[in-house]
Amino acid sequence: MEHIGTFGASAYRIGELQLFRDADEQHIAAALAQCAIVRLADGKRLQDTFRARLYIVLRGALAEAAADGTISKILRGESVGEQSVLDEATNLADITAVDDTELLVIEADLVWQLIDKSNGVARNLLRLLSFRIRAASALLRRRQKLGEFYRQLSMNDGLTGLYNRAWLNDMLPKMVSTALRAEGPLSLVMIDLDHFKRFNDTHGHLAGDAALRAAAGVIHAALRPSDYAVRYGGEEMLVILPDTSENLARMVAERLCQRLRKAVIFDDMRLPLPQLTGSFGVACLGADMDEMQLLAAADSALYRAKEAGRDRVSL
Ligand SMILES: Nc1nc2c(ncn2[C@@H]2O[C@H](COP(=O)(O)OP(=O)(O)OP(=O)(O)O)[C@@H](O)[C@H]2O)c(=O)[nH]1
Repeated sequence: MEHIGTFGASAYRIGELQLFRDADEQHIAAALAQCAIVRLADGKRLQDTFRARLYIVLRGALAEAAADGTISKILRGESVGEQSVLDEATNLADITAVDDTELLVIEADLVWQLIDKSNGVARNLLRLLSFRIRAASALLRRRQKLGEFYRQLSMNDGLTGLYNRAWLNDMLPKMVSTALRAEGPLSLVMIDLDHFKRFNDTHGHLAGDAALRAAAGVIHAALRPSDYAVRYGGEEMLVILPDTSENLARMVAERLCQRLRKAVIFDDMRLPLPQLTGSFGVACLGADMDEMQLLAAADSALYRAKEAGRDRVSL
């Protein structure tokens, strides 16, 4: 950063600087006369941002990269460093010239004197800070929404919208230990669509996808809000029924089985596709089981339902 003169000796005008707009120009020009003007070559970093100072861009532009990676551009007439001056904290942003840039440097003491003496400067500064707060809040809201979106994406299956395996791996062990601690029941229903390979082969993979989506919708719609539906594998789904005994879980599974059998599946709103059925295996958590054993028990029950002829529930 090269010192190239003072503001008083330069051709720059007060009126061009955002912070001093409509303020008492004569008084401010006198106060700024001895302030340094420095030159920062294109691509060079502003090195002394740890000092509480205000920089105003007289020529060129700066790019300010915040700690989280967001970059804002500071154009001619705009300033950077107001917040550091006000709270005397280090400016953690990484500031770089994006052109050959000239900056007016105003030390913190002088900024405070200008605020004390000029209502116009105080008003402009308040406006600037209010604008920055609004921009920061908007960014925060956008980020929260994006975070929520990615959180959903990481927990839900893209095709069916049901919870995915990653969610199951995280949640099932917790549910199992809660149930074991409370000595309460916890049941699983493992579901596998019947002859789904044939369905795909006959109607095509896209129709198969539509059928899977429809089946997931039927299952999901038939559950209580406290139950969970997971896409366990290709055409396999799993329903978790907290606080539900084996007998009750069997009744839930019977209801799901019936609803699936009666569901009408459209591919692209054309003719309805042939009906789909599923096989259902029910298992309830035993006192000496962990989540893997519970899943294995539901899987064995499902195998029995397939063996017994499909489109049915087995324990
Ligand atoms: N369209 C579609 N098909 C899938 C998807 N995931 C798995 N499948 C298909 O599901 C079929 C499963 O076939 P199998 O495991 O042989 O079982 P099945 O034909 O359903 O027979 P049973 O389970 O014994 O009644 C395979 O053809 C897979 O390609 C998917 O996301 N979309």
